[in-house]
Amino acid sequence: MTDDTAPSASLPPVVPHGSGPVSAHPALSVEGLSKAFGQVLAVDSVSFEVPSGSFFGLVGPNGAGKTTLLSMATGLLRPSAGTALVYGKDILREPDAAKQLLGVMPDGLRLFDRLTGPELLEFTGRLRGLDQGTVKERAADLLELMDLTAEPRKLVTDYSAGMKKKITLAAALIHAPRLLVLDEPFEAVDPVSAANIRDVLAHFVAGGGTVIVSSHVMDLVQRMCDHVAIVAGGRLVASGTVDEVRAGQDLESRFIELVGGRRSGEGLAWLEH
Ligand SMILES: Nc1ncnc2c1ncn2[C@@H]1O[C@H](COP(=O)(O)OP(=O)(O)OP(=O)(O)O)[C@@H](O)[C@H]1O
Repeated sequence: MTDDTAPSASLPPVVPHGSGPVSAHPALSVEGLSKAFGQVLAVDSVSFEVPSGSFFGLVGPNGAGKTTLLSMATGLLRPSAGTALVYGKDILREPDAAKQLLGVMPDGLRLFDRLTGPELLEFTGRLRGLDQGTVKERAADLLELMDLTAEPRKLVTDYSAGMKKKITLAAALIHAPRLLVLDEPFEAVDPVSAANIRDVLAHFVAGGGTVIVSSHVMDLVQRMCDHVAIVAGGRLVASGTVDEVRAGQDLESRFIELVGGRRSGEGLAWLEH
């Protein structure tokens, strides 16, 4: 991890639930995970482990199966085959225990968006079983951190795309989960908010939590993450520490080498003037 992702001293205490001795289990263990949509095999027998305490990047081209994989790993989508364990708890067989340890920011936001930001956080916190005082305190910290305090009466449905991203991340953090799974957390987020989010994630990992992010931004993954998995065409192409996977190259070059798909040539003749 580099200096620009180091935890900032002024962050609120969003530390993981149950942090303490490192768990004997990986934060996430997926085994033979597959998903077919009709004839399309979106995820094809993928197995990997996310070590407890790691900052893990999941990368792959458009349509590679990242969202499908993360949806199955977090219990949002039933796999065609395979298992996903969160700190040893099977997401399908022990969903309550697994989901208590899990905070998720899914792709394709499904929010209770007729609530204001503070109401949404309060609602989420109460659903997670937190008492009123704790919810209010954490909601205030999170709204401040995400720079969402200016319009407290605005409904989430009227938020911009980046604001929706940030309130969803705040909702995923409010119960101080131990594993945070974020699908494209920086998409549509302004640079200052992105830097704040990077800080809070680094702080979360430093406090004993584990973060999984999917992203298309290789430079960000290389700077921010210590482990990475590459998927393409529904299959796992590589996984390990960032240094192992990039094998002496920058991650973007290695990604293109492993995944392919670069078009040679001079472009579209009809676009020339
Ligand atoms: N509900 C669905 N029904 C049918 N096909 C689906 C469904 N969801 C995903 N797919 C297909 O599964 C494949 C993987 O999609 P997925 O959204 O998981 O990819 P991704 O890696 O997250 O892509 P992107 O980077 O573009 O977000 C694609 O071929 C997609 O069209």
